Amino acid sequence: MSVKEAGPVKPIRVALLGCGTVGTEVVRLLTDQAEDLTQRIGAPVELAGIAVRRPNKHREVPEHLLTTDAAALVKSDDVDVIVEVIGGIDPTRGLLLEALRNGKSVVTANKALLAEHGPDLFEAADASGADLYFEAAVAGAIPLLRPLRESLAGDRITRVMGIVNGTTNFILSAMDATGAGYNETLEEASRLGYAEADPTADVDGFDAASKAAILASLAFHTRVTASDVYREGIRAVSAADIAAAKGLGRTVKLLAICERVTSPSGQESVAVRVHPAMIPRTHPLASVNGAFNAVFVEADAAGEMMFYGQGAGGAPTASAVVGDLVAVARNMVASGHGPRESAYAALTAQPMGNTPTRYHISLDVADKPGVLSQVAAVFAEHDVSIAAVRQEGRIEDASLVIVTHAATDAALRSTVDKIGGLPVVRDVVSVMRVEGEE
Ligand SMILES: NC(=O)C1=CN([C@@H]2O[C@H](COP(=O)(O)OP(=O)(O)OC[C@H]3O[C@@H](n4cnc5c(N)ncnc54)[C@H](O)[C@@H]3O)[C@@H](O)[C@H]2O)C=CC1
Ligand SMILES: N[C@@H](CC=O)C(=O)O
Ligand code: NA
Repeated sequence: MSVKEAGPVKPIRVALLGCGTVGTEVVRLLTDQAEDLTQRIGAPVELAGIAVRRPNKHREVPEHLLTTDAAALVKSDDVDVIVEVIGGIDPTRGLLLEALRNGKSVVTANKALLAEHGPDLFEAADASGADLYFEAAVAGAIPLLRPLRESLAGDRITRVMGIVNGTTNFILSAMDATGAGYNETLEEASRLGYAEADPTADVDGFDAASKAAILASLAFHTRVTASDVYREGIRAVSAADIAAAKGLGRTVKLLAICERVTSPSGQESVAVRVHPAMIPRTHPLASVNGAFNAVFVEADAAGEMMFYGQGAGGAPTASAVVGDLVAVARNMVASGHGPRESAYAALTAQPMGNTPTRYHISLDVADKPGVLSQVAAVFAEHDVSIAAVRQEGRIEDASLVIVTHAATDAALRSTVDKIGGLPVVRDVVSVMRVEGEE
């Protein structure tokens, strides 16, 4: 029996906060799919209002719903659910806390807010019994947070590693394909509309770090915030780094890596980091190009899984937002609740210096006897073991390419610093971490 045949059902009233790239597409999906959504939920979903900053801007949305007063929508008795697609910390933090404290469920795509203030939002939701859903906040359309939060809740996740920023992946893919430098490729990304007017959050790794914090929190049942995440962006990645990677059958990707680590004494902690890394061209993440995202998850019982798809863009992100809205609405119809925060494990965050990593180091050195042994001595002094060395002589100098075994990141950095100061080393051409191989 259809919902219509069953008689009138109380509609779910939704306030949309923000109507930019994602918000406009949320309105379109809610309008185009209204009939289907009603059937899937068991009640109609109605827009009660749309909060915008500039009401006079042209948008393909019902004008009579527009308001500049987001706070009034959040307070309104006529609103059941808040969908937030404004972004940033202010005023969203205050608006969402107020909504949750008053028992209104929230759907948000706001990774920056969740990574900074997730615990406050979860506490407010738990106290009032409201739902908090945020699938769009990491890897856009790709169903990733729900699998971590629900499907894999019976397993023990050990590692999450992936490409979670479309803008930087577009830039690195283009540098790899054309051999062009970072600055000219960023200009191309801006011209094509991938990079934002201020690309800082993307290219300096803040966006990926927020996503890594959210992924680690869910995977390891622990509160991980943006400040726990080690972060390096891609500004320093040079054409020489890309060429060095190619020469070794590798490519460079900005990776978000969340790991469960166990100390020799058996103490568990989490290590969460975002940085560029060389991965083998045969690795599945190496073929993720352009603005696409992909995330590898490893769990004890399930083994390895990869999630792949569109991590950005209005329509793909709106798909995840509306999917969450359906979940919230279904919970309301069934008088149930979505999953609460799960942070019982309370693992500590391991500093980057203690995290085991591997480095690729490419040096221009004087082509004379004894150079290799001087360089090797510095590695030995820092207890860093060398996995592979390649030396190519030239007329006046030579290039030396070294790939290490795993050592603590602090030991590797000290090694590189000391090697850079050796008189026989003319230039440290490229230093990059290596991932995705044993
Ligand atoms: N665009 C994308 O590909 C993705 C975006 N997200 C997240 O979705 C959220 C929205 O992103 P976009 O739509 O791309 O941003 P946008 O900048 O296109 O849209 C945000 C809108 O909110 C409006 N706004 C700002 N302050 C406001 C206020 N006080 N009241 C009402 N409206 C206000 C702005 O005028 C703008 O139109 C952000 O949290 C973003 O991180 C998540 C995944 C992908
Ligand atoms: N700027 C982000 C948008 C999605 O989160 C990206 O480039 O991935
Ligand atoms: Na997602």
